Amino acid sequence: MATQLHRRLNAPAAVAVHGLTRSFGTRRVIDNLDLNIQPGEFVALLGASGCGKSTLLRILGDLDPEFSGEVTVPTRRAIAFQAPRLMPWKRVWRNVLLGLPGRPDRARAERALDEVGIGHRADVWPKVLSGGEAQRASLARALVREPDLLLLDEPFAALDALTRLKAQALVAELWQRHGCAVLLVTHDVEEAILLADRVLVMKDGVIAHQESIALPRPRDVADPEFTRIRGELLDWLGVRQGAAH
Ligand SMILES: Nc1ncnc2c1ncn2[C@@H]1O[C@H](COP(=O)(O)OP(=O)(O)OP(=O)(O)O)[C@@H](O)[C@H]1O
Repeated sequence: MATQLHRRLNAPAAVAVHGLTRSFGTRRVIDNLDLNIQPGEFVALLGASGCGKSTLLRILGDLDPEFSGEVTVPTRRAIAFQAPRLMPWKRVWRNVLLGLPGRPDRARAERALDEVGIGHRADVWPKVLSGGEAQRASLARALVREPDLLLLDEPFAALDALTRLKAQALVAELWQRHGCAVLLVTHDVEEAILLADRVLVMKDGVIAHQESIALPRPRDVADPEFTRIRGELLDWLGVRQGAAH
């Protein structure tokens, strides 16, 4: 079993990972991985299914202590998953405050809900929310913590195409307003290029490739440079049809 060698939490608003290894049984899912994320940087993480993306995110989010290596993350961090994970027995505004210490501050929850466009849903039960609204509530729950690092594990994967585009635009806007660093796990190469400053490709337990995206925002999928980067990333993912390596 892997052991935790170092963990420093009171870091500046940046991520520094060095020599990270995580095994399940005899399989090393993460194998001596290094990663740095600057304060305020938006990083997207791509990789084949099962390559260890969520495992990495869970370690950064403090949900998995069974690793070896050095992991430095900002103290203020928040995580949102593909499933919104709202508690059905708590009204939406109380879900937003879930886990925060002190007396429930309804005004604080409402501000976060307003920010993601569902302030009018503060008093309802989670079950009446649409999929897009539930995902927004989940984002509000992350934002209310005013994180320096926002970890997003395929937050748009379950949404229909139109709702997904709106949610992507919302995340871009929130990121620009809050200035937190973001690590977004996604399967969608276009989504990664649209949103991120830097796109990482995870393979064989490490960051095998990275692309810095210098295109101005908002980005245009028809831009030739966008197309070039997409081709490059698809090559690394081994999924471009007819492409020679
Ligand atoms: N708690 C666990 N116990 C045993 N094996 C695990 C555990 N968590 C993850 N794994 C294994 O580790 C590997 C990486 O899983 P992980 O969920 O990190 O992949 P992923 O890249 O996020 O995949 P996907 O893109 O399909 O979500 C998988 O083979 C998975 O089965």
